[in-house]
Amino acid sequence: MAITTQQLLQWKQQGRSIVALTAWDYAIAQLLDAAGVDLILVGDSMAVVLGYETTLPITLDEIIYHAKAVRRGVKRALLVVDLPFLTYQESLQQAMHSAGRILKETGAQAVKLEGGYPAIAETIARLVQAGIPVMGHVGLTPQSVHQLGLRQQGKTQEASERILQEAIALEQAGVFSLVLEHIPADLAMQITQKLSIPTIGIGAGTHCDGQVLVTSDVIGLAEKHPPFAKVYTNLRETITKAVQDYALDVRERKFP
Ligand SMILES: Nc1nc(=O)c2c([nH]1)NC[C@@H]1CN(c3ccc(C(=O)N[C@@H](CCC(=O)O)C(=O)O)cc3)CN21
Ligand SMILES: CC(C)C(=O)C(=O)O
Ligand SMILES: [Mg+2]
Repeated sequence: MAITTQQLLQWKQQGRSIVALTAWDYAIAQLLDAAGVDLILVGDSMAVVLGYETTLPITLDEIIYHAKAVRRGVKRALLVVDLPFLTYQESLQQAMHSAGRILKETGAQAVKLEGGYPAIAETIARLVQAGIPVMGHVGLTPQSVHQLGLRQQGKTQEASERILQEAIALEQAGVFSLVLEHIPADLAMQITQKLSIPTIGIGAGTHCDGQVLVTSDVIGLAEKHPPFAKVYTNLRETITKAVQDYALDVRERKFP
């Protein structure tokens, strides 16, 4: 049975933690889905496996191309796609066009966009009214890297209050879930208790309704990873060893 946004809400109420990871192609998506991941995000963090320094260069066409490949690998998980930088901030019309293309062309169930009150919350309210499920994303918003850097957000009383107010405004705008990135654990706990919708944390402590990480960090494919990521296996080492063994075999005429 395919997972719905209503299912995630029910899991929050039942206290069942939501498992989310990112995917950028068919092979990875199929593995995650078969392993029982609940929510798969086609994140603009795919910039990592495409050799970009930040998420800013990812385009709408690029994320749609990758989301179509991911879609073919996903049977059970809820599929969410990031709206890339400057494909929704310009105007409501632009946001509607971009989100509409993602749902129509990829078969994803929802979009995610970064930011809070007031401009983004208004855009989100209109997308939701048009029938597009939206996931929010506050705290560290990597599309604003040139303003925020990559540091933890919400460290002062004032900043923490602002993020809480953004979270409340996004829930009122109709998001079905909210990503909390790189904020103090006690702020994430406060937001999680205050909201009826599920919070999905990344570098936001244990008290969120679920967790998300970037898959290339989890499997050790990225050259570097954020301090809050956990590297469960080192595929860089595994792949290097396999390729070196193959090269040796070919040069010594042991293979074929
Ligand atoms: N591979 C990968 N994993 C991610 O989780 C991720 C991306 N890429 N790209 C988009 C954003 C950027 N992220 C990051 C990346 C680095 C830090 C980091 O190193 N933070 C340091 C401070 C760095 C600084 O101030 O320059 C920290 O201690 O918080 C945090 C979040 C999270 N997202
Ligand atoms: C880290 C998650 C939330 C994300 O936005 C991404 O992978 O692009
Ligand atoms: Mg993203």
